Amino acid sequence: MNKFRIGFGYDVHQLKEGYDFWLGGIKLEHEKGAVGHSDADVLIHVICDALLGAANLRDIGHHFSDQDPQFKGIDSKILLSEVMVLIREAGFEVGNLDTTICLQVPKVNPHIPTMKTCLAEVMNVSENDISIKATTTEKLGFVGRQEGVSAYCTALIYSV
Ligand SMILES: Nc1ccn([C@@H]2O[C@H](COP(=O)(O)O)[C@@H](O)[C@H]2O)c(=O)n1
Ligand SMILES: C[C@@]1(CO)OP(=O)(O)OP(=O)(O)OC[C@H]1O
Repeated sequence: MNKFRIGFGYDVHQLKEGYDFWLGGIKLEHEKGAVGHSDADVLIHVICDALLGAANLRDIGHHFSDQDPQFKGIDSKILLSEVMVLIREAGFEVGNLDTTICLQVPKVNPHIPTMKTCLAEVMNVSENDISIKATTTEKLGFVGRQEGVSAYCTALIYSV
């Protein structure tokens, strides 16, 4: 019988002028970008954390330390593909992901189909198993002040 496990991920990155804005594996055109040790793709980071959590394999920073120069500026799609190797080595396959991006501006809805295509390819799963949603925080808090972007992810994995 398949064993089902769930995981959850949460992450925040600061938004600043002069940085690229990578989100869901694609680069958005915006006056601000996300700050991090890697390319700071908050959506990919929460997907990694939810998958690792589901498999009880610690978190993204445990595997790819933000103190390690080899990960400076790294494309988070590479980290996600390595997380998929860990998940599959542990004997699991992805059931589905449900994510929420918290971002005041810009609107991400027009980009969601492209993000899903990109992430499905990196993870080698069906686009139908990746849900991406977005919300503003109605101008409240650090997201509302456009100082940062956060994201949440729940993941279902099953033993194969
Ligand atoms: N960065 C964002 C934020 C929201 N959306 C979409 O707009 C809808 C309304 O936003 P609320 O904060 O009022 O819930 C939301 O449901 C998303 O569909 C977006 O595309 N990009
Ligand atoms: C992605 C990693 C890579 O060093 O760095 P950051 O881009 O700083 O991202 P964060 O989610 O703060 O930490 C996790 C790290 O693994």
